[in-house]
Amino acid sequence: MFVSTEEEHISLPLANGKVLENSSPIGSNPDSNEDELSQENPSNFMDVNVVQEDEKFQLEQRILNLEGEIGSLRNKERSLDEKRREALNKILDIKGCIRVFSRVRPFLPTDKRRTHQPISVESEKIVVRSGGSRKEFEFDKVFHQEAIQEDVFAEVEPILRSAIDGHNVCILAYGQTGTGKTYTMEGTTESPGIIPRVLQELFHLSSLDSSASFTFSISMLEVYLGSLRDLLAPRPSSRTYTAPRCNLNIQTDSKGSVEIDGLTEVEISNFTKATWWYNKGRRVRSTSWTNVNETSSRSHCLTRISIYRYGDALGGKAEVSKLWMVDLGGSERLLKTGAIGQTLDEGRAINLSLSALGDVIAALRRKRGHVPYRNSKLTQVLKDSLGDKSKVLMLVHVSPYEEDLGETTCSFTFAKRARAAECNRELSQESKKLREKRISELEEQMKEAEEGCQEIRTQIQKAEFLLTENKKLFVKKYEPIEDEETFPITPKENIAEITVTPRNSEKGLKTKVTSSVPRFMSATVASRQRESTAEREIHSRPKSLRSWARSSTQLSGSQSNSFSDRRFKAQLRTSNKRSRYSETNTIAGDIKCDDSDIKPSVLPQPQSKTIASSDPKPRVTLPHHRRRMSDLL
Ligand SMILES: Nc1ncnc2c1ncn2[C@@H]1O[C@H](COP(=O)(O)OP(=O)(O)OP(=O)(O)O)[C@@H](O)[C@H]1O
Repeated sequence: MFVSTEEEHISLPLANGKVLENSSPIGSNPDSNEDELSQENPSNFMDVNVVQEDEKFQLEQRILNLEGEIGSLRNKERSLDEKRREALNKILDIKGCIRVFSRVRPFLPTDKRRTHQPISVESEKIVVRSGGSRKEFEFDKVFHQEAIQEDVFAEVEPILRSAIDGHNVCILAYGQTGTGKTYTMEGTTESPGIIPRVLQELFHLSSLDSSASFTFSISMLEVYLGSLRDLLAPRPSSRTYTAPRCNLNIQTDSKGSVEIDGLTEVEISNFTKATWWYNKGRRVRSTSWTNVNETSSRSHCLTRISIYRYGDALGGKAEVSKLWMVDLGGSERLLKTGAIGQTLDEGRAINLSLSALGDVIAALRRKRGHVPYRNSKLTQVLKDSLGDKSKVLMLVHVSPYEEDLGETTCSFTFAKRARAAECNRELSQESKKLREKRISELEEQMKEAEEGCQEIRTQIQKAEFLLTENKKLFVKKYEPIEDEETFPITPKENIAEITVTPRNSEKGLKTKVTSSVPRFMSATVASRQRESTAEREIHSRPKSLRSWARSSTQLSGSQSNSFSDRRFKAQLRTSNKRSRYSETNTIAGDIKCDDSDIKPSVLPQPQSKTIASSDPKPRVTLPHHRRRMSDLL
């Protein structure tokens, strides 16, 4: 293991045969050697240059050792993370790729209806009593009326992790109008639902994963009267975002991946921006008044988070996964809602697509060769997130009232069909026990791997801190620069400015730098490879997504050029005052979004449009492992 800062010693051989021990921390008091040395009689030195060379060599060695140590710690972290992913995936496979939960809405204080409750919750079952008959419906999980939003999210979190790990995920809220679908998905300011929690957790979980870097983007669309409407599409002549009445085309590529032509995709770099865009889209959604709900959703509202995962193991390529969060339109019979005219048509369209969704799930259950995805836009859009290797979570919402019993039974019948989509669903008690045992074992493995990862991350942080300190010391002692006053660093001159260094000028500079810098500052073959694959990757991405990636790659290039640059050294000095690890927190920084802050630049593209937000103060949010100095050259 590496030695902590407090334990760092610099041993200097003296002419009188003694060895001068410097026991003070390298980073905290870099001048202490000089102080002690200056107290000795200079004539005692055999050769000052020899001593200095030796000291320099030792420092260089220490830096190289630390880099090696960090590299091997990262490998360990990667393999533990791989174990964690495998265990999680196995757990989700055992639990079932299509899981069905039920949530019973509480009685609302505003509701004047009778409160006789025909349904009761028993463990993972819901019992429906009506006119002397008793029916039982089993679910993977039941949320009773007192269940809070946190309880629901606790069940969503594992599949969110799975989405970050690279699987397509689909969370669907199903149920009659007014049973709480929107409440579960969106929630309120006091009790946020799944979507805001997912958005927050995305940034949190991805910041913990130092084996990869992530970018996220959001798209929102509505399936309205059988056509698709882009909820984030900007109107060219207006500052207000309203969905144009358009019908988007759905394309499926040779690998079965679904892409929606012209759908706006907005890169989201932090939680605040993500929420801002989500609220924009939400406001455009079609709602209307019905007998059952004052603001009844008249469409299916689909929120897609695209997760781009860049890992060293992926050779610079992005692994893309989709996370769909779907607030389905109300499933009620049309007479009950008192719908007429347009609202009646909307209700019919909702029911047709819900029925198509049921057919798709039923076909998946029977493992039929033909799955009727094409029968509705809803199932076409979700095609690659409902089938193989995807994780589906359906939350069936029901009302607690007796007069809604007919609708409740319909919803339960739909859920039963969906639940049976998993083979071996009806397991014997013995098999259930075995299943539970296996899940506990895997959960234990996952926990161990997570704890191991956490421990290694702490070690990496310490080693990186030590490495930075040693590098600063090296620069200070052996690459002295002019005073900071001569090259003042104003707050505007942040790292982002360095990233715009023109690539053309790099070659010459790079040659010069590599010939004069110490070994530890030279680019390794791997780091050069990483840089060039990242470059290739950027060119293969949609234009508007390039800006982020470009800045990360150029950071490598420009930092490498400028390591010997005086300004960069001064930058290093100023950065001394703050912890470099705090930079990761900026990912969820408090950036205020409004129309003027975010300037959508919709680029004409064959597939999806992407809006890259132009942050006036762009922040560099590179993961730590990308900032190793050897990588920067
Ligand atoms: N679990 C709950 N706890 C407290 N209030 C709830 C809960 N579920 C629903 N509500 C309240 O019930 C009302 C109707 O809920 P909501 O609008 O979410 O229904 P919905 O199923 O989305 O309806 P629609 O299909 O018409 O959009 C809202 O006022 C909501 O706040």
